[in-house]
Amino acid sequence: MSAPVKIAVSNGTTNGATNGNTNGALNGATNGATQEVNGADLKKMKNANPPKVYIGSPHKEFNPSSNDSMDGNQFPADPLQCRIEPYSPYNSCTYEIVQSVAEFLLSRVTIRPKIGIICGSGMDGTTGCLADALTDSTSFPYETIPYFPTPTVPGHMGRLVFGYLGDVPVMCMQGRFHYYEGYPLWKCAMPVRVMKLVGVTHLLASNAAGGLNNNYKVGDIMIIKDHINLLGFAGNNPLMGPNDERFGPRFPAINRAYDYSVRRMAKAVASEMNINNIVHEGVYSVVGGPSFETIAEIRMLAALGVDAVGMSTVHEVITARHCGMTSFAFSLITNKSVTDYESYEEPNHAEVIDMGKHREPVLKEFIARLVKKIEHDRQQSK
Ligand SMILES: O=P(O)(O)O[C@@H]1C[C@H](O)[C@@H](CO)O1
Ligand code: HPA
Repeated sequence: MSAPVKIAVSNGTTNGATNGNTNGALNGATNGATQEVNGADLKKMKNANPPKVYIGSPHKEFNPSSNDSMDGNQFPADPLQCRIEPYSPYNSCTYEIVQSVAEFLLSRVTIRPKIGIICGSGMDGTTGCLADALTDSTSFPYETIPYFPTPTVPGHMGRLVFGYLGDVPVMCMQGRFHYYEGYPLWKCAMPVRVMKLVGVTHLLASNAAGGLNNNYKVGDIMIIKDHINLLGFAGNNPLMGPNDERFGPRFPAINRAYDYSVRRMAKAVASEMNINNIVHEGVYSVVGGPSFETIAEIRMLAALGVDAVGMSTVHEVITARHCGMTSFAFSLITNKSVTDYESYEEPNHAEVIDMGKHREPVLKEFIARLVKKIEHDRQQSK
């Protein structure tokens, strides 16, 4: 690994790009900062060239070299120069940095979403994915966003899309960050804090998962009602390190992580769509990955009451709850967890992606209807 290089980043002063939609969080000047960037990583990120696909209509892709910012907040011309030191186990992404990223985005889109969506493996791919359904959309490839991590997993597109799902404004992460990619959990979850400071109040996350519950079939949907944070048991949590109270308290409660009323709405959506037979509610457990689980591990998880196992979401939901966002998540059961020593079956990423693509139309409708209900509920409770 090459030695980290220090890059001085002067963010200058912001100039009113934000509005009252941001819980009053985005109203100050941002500080200059010196960040450490790993040279080898930078090179890799520069070489990453995400495939261009058509999304929504009309659609605009942010181009950092063009002059299309509305306020011109002061970042170096090359967004890759704004990266956070990659491997610190403790959060080195300050409130001010998150604030400056939110301002960067808000000054380049007119849309003010209250709902943020994270697409899981296979659900954020190249065609027919949820982001495709967004209209009046603007996308930001992750490597064009200052301080953003960049994804390394096949099946994860790697861009942030703002647009309308039906007539509801949303922002959508097409591709997420996993611990096994080498990112600390706080960094995997950093985009959730960006959503918060953009003004998002509701997080809706999806993931691909292995099914342990014998009643689940491949292709089923599991509304997550609770999680077992195995990484947390091992002393790893996205909130480790110094706590900034502007995000939330040192010791946040997490027992109501998966909002009861949104779960009820999701079940109502399943009834409307006549898919109750494939929709369940259960407990998700996160493992570190990238290796899938052994049979003994799966048996242990089943004994603990786990219905589905995956490698994401929990760090995002903890981060969202910490900063007061309402959160909801569901798993697409992409494979059955193997529990039998005689079995020749092996889970693999290709089947995970294929099942995500296969279920895309149903999931798209499920999410669109749920988003509409959340927005309606939000308007009613104003
Ligand atoms: O991002 P998610 O949790 O949907 O992705 C799952 C976990 C691994 O990234 C991958 C394994 O196939 O799918
Ligand atoms: N285990 C862990 N993560 C997963 C699985 C699995 O079986 N399937 C999809 N993501």
